Amino acid sequence: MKGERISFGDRLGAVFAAYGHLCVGIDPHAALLARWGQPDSAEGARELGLRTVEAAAGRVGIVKPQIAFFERHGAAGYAALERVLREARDAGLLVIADVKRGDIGSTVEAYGEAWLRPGSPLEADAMTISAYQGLGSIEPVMSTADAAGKGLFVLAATSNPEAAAIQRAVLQQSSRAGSTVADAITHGVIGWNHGRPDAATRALGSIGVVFGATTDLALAGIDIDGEARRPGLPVLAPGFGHQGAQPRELRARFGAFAGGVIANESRSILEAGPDGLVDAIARRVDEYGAAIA
Ligand SMILES: O=c1ccn([C@@H]2O[C@H](COP(=O)(O)O)[C@@H](O)[C@H]2O)c(=O)[nH]1
Repeated sequence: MKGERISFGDRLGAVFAAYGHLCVGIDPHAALLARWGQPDSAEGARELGLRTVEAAAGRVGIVKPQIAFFERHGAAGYAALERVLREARDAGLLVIADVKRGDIGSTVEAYGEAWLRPGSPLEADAMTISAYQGLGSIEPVMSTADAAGKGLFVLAATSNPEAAAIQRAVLQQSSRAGSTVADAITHGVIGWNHGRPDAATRALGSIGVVFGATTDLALAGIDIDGEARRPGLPVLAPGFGHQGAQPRELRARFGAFAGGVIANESRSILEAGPDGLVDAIARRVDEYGAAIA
């Protein structure tokens, strides 16, 4: 239909079909910049970002810049990031801005404008977001993101071990009393995707969650053996590679959610340096292809 936007979920599905489930993280750590022969500066971060985009384009479908590693260089870091985001999107990559924002609703809307508004200097295809102030606080952004063909990934069961104490805590009140925080967030997102008027026609929703690949999802209260419902849930899964999870474990770790998993690796790929990057990416693409087949 004229003027109709393709949903983020549909775009993600197309990327999975064309390139598989690997997402290359763009995390210009100081140690990696040294390894790449780049200065620990905004220029170095930009060069690492641009070379990674070049190597990723046509080989994988998704990149995830970690905004903290650009932000630490101040305004120049943001200028470098704008360039990397633009080049990545121009190269046809789906870009997930790992910003982990969250606040009261009216402020969250401003974050949505910064990272997801078409034409914004920092425009990405999706962003990570925190629901610590309540899922209701991010609902306005869910709607504007979906309407603009953009996506969100809500932190649910993250890969860092310290998260367990909060994310596995059991709710005392609310419609999901007795559920863990991680499960309540996950079901809130699933429910939101199901509530879209065109939900039945979508293979994947536009709002997803973050599940760490190193996380025991059962201990986090999440049932990975449940029946997969339409639309499927996009799952951003960091924790593969450097943090220890292996591609061959993907199905066992994510069960019924496996079809929606975006497997992120940052350091384990970037460590190959500029000369080894293409080979490192190609090797991982094969490994995830075999894991998901
Ligand atoms: O639960 C989470 C959420 C986000 N991350 C981010 O993903 C990458 C992981 O980097 P690796 O080098 O592959 O370990 C990084 O940007 C994190 O901030 C996460 O690790 N866990």
